[in-house]
Amino acid sequence: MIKVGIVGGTGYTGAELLRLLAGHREVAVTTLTSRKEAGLRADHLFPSLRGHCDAVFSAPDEAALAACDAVFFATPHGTAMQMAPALVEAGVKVIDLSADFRLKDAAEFKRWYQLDHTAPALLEEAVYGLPEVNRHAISNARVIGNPGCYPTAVQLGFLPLLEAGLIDASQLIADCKSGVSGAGREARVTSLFCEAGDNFRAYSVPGHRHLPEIQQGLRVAADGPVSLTFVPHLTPMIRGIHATLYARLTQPGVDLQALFESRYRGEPFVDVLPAGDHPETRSVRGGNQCRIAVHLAPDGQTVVVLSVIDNLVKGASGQAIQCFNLMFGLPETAGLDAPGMTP
Ligand SMILES: NC(=O)C1=CN([C@@H]2O[C@H](COP(=O)(O)OP(=O)(O)OC[C@H]3O[C@@H](n4cnc5c(N)ncnc54)[C@H](OP(=O)(O)O)[C@@H]3O)[C@@H](O)[C@H]2O)C=CC1
Ligand SMILES: CC(=O)N[C@@H](CCC(=O)OP(=O)(O)O)C(=O)O
Repeated sequence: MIKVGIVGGTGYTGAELLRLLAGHREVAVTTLTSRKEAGLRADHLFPSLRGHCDAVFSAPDEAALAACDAVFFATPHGTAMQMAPALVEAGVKVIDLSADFRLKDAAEFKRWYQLDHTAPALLEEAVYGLPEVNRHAISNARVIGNPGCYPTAVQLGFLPLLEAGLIDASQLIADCKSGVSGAGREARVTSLFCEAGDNFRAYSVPGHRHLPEIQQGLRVAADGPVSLTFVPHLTPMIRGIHATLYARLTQPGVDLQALFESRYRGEPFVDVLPAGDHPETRSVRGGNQCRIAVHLAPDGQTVVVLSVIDNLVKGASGQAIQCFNLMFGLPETAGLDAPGMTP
């Protein structure tokens, strides 16, 4: 069995790691941390785990984590970069669900996260954990910067068009909606039922911290500069991201459906829907799929891509396990076989 540690086991992505890893035959969760709930059984806090998980929360302890084969950080940004260097030194593979190892430029990290990066060497070494782009590098990595939720949905939607050089990369638009679990389990006013329920609003229009991360990935796909307008919205659902992406075609007569089907043929977790279809967030709820549809607007020039994921699965914990599987030479789908839920 592969010994796994999870730092931040009481949060939504930590709980989702526990749920998914309970169905992973090669894994034993040997260390599960919480500063606030040390001593409590995980299935007491999350009764859905009863009968599937014996883990007990303990305070973060470097020695216990260093005895693991892999450690997932399901913590706010700023934690993994402090603890990861010693773990990597001890031979532990690190998969960070926070933003600490996503942005390659430490100055850009400081600008968007207001923190000096404390592990710049590891940041340079870290691999961005989007398997549909970096599969080979992920397999050989010691540290993974697991992508953010919006960046996963947006990049997977734009990639085929940018890689093929078919759209104007200077005029990209991503109009995105997220469920409230995207904000985490920590109490905050905007996540309250009476604030988020029966309500719909945009936020962070002047600049969301996922903008530089998305642009970093899209620049690689386009092999040149890109300019993106990214507007996130909060919707009154618990899980799910719906990204509606707009771009101008630079040449006529492109078979968009064939392009997307060909780009994602063989990808276990990207499902290109039949022409004319519209993906629903509900169809990926609890599953690791990104479900995509591509349309041409009536003007014949504007491509509209619809991309949906579960923010806690393909947008976080599922993708992290997909990377883990690659890093340990396991089937990429291990522990991730379940389809989304209906309804
Ligand atoms: N929610 C989502 O949809 C997504 C989240 N992410 C990212 O994943 C990370 C986790 O998110 P999420 O699960 O939503 O967050 P939560 O707020 O739900 O959980 C955070 C967890 O981290 C622990 N924690 C907080 N501070 C520290 C610390 N200094 N040292 C050790 N543990 C700490 C908390 O437990 P305790 O305080 O008891 O120690 C808790 O278990 C974040 O970086 C988030 O941005 C990425 C993609 C999607
Ligand atoms: C609905 C909501 O609040 N979503 C969060 C996204 C959280 C996330 O994915 O955080 P990181 O990728 O930065 O780790 C937000 O907009 O901040």
